[in-house]
Amino acid sequence: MSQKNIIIALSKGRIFKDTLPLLAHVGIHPQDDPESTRKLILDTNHPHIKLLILRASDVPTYVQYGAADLGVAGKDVLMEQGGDGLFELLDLNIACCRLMVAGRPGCLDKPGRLRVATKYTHSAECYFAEQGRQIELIKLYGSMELAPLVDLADCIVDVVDTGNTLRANGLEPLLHIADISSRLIVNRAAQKLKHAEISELVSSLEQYLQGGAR
Ligand SMILES: Nc1ncnc2c1ncn2[C@@H]1O[C@H](COP(=O)(O)OP(=O)(O)OP(=O)(O)O)[C@@H](O)[C@H]1O
Ligand SMILES: O=P(O)(O)OC[C@H]1O[C@H](OP(=O)(O)OP(=O)(O)O)[C@H](O)[C@@H]1O
Repeated sequence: MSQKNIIIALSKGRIFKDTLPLLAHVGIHPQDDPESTRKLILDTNHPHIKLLILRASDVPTYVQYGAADLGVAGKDVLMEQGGDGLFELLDLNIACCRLMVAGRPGCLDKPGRLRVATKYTHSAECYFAEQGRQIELIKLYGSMELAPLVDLADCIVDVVDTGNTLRANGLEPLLHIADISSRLIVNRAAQKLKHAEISELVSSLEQYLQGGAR
């Protein structure tokens, strides 16, 4: 790998955990674990490659503004934020889940405006507009499953994986909006100026993903 600096933005938790084997395959090993350090810039075994540890929803912003060259972001986050000036280089097939409408059985049958609680307000608005259904949006930042239980909303839009969180709260997945996985994203400037380094990284990751080595 050549020596131009490469900065990769990603979030701690499931995305970091699932990205580690991919990075290891291309010979990148972080020097710290974000779960045990307060550092937000992690060194790797390559002096010219650093990792930025961010909130998942901030990853596209850092890449968009060029503060990071590459990023790993959920498709849910990219759909929500529009991703202007960003390119999806690879579907990493990690942190897989579905963006869904969920609620108590029958909650969608009520006439008139549906009250929809979600952090995915843009995606929810687009989805219900396509369905021709009028909604009132209630913006939340987490624990969406609580909203129907205390009559704050009729239903929610959130990501669902096992369905355990919905089940534990007496809710059901009702409508499928999109399949979600994490994507490797790049900005236009990095794509141009660091083309050789990024292409090398992408083809190595591609080989790994196609080989189904995980
Ligand atoms: N239960 C899940 N199973 C699998 N993938 C998930 C699950 N929940 C979220 N994801 C995916 O992983 C990404 C990161 O999720 P994570 O929980 O780390 O951040 P977050 O809490 O959603 O974001 P933020 O901290 O910015 O609010 C999401 O954007 C989504 O693509
Ligand atoms: O279908 P399941 O497997 O139960 O997963 C779905 C849950 O996962 C996500 O929350 P997460 O665990 O990321 O918590 P957070 O939103 O508070 O970060 C999402 O917001 C759901 O609550």
